[in-house]
Amino acid sequence: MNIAIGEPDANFAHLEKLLNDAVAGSPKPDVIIFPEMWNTGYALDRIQELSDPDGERTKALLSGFARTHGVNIIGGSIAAKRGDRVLNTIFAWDREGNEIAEYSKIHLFRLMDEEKFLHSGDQLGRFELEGVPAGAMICYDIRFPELSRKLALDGARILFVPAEWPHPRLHHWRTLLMARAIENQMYVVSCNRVGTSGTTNFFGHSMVIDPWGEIVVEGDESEAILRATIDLEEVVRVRGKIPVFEDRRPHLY
Ligand SMILES: NC(=O)CCC(=O)C(=O)O
Repeated sequence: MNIAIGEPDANFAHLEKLLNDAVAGSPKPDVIIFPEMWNTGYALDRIQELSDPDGERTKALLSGFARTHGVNIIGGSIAAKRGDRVLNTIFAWDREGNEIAEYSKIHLFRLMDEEKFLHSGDQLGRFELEGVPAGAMICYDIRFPELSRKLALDGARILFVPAEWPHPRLHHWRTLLMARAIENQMYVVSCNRVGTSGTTNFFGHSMVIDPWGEIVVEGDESEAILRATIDLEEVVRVRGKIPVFEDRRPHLY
């Protein structure tokens, strides 16, 4: 998804169109994910006025969409206002439109000044999606392997990662996502924005990676709806083949 910086109305309209295109395609998706901070982009100097109070506008659109179309939604992340604080928050809904997760980005990214304008979350992104233990992290969070390992130890078999990750760090993005999938032997489902904000170019390359580290699908730098089918039994097979979780020796490190 491309994102119009500082224009929530345009982004809501654009997202709704993409969602309608996604459910019109075949096969009908079980889960939809989109990028980080899709409502505002990194309009941080105006984030107090632009952010969504308690995520209410986002919830009204996405809970209703999930229910109407019988689809689970990992709602990218949004700038969400809590009192006088703004957090970078993922909400998720099940097929009945029930909210099933809320996670606010723990690691704020100084290179994009997040820490000057946003508050960090203090809870992990653990949830269940139709009985499947899952985890959520946001963008810069993938540089902290302890976080995904903790989610994996807590049972996550699939990790969702919305992002706004720009050039020139494509190599980091691809390598870190693959490492998180391989080391934790779980699926990684990532969605990174495309397009330009000022002088910053976002490269997309959203990816679904399987627990063996193979890329199931990868986008390019253009806006697109990517589809992938995953087999969660693959997590069990890979963990059986190389029993990393049994071989850990955490008392030594
Ligand atoms: N929005 C982000 O957290 C960007 C993280 C990023 O670009 C990185 O290199 O890390």
